[in-house]
Amino acid sequence: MNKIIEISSLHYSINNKKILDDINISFGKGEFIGLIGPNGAGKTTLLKSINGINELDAGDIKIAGKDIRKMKDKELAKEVALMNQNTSISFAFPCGEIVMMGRYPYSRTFGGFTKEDSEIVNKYMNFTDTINFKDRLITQLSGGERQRVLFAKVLAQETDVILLDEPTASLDITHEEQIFKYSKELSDKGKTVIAAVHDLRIAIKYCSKLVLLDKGGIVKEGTAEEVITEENLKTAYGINSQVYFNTVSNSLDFFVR
Ligand SMILES: Nc1ncnc2c1ncn2[C@@H]1O[C@H](COP(=O)(O)OP(=O)(O)OP(=O)(O)O)[C@@H](O)[C@H]1O
Repeated sequence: MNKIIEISSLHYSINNKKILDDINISFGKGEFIGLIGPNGAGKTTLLKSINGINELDAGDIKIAGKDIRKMKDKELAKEVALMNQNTSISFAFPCGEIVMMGRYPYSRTFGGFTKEDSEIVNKYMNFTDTINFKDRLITQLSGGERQRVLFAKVLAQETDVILLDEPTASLDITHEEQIFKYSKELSDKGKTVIAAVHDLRIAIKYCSKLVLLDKGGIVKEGTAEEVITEENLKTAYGINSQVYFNTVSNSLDFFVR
């Protein structure tokens, strides 16, 4: 595996409460990883840590062999983009400007943005079906429309690592499938996508690898078959389930008893 993210002995706490506890994991180029686990498991915290937002208690995170603490903000932002879970935006910017913010790591101090930046913004706004919102204020969009604009912003950052925190939480089924399908296409082209996902079926369908977190630790990482087991679902979610092969969807499936 050609590793792009290496996390070793990561510990992170807030007010002496352990939030991430001794995380050791690597992610390869071209993987589409689904981070799963119950509320409060540490999915968002892990994504923020990879994006350099959290100051770690111990351990380190390397992206393409470089310790993220030694990277300048713009340098890290050319490698990693994060789409936040929180879509409640209070600043009233036009959507085109929001997506252009994804080009910030490439801007020059006095030069601002180029024609190429504008073309990239249009490309991803067309793709996410948000081009018609370009001049509208983001505060005037629905939750799902906003989420698509924020996805366009992350894509416009054109990084090798893309972190998505519950990217489809407010999306209708068409746009949900579109975001996962496109994320898979990006990973097929060599990008590494890590998405925190609650919908286990969509994670099973699209992700090449799953990481099950619980109480700040990794319960299991591997293929859907390795991770989605009755025992693991009981450990992490406390549910009694039956895992089976669904011959209609042609994939692993489960139901809660
Ligand atoms: N600023 C904070 N102050 C105190 N505790 C926090 C803070 N941010 C997160 N936590 C705690 O850290 C733990 C992990 O939170 P995190 O948001 O990473 O979980 P998650 O797996 O993303 O959950 P969800 O599925 O509900 O989004 C939770 O117990 C949460 O309450």
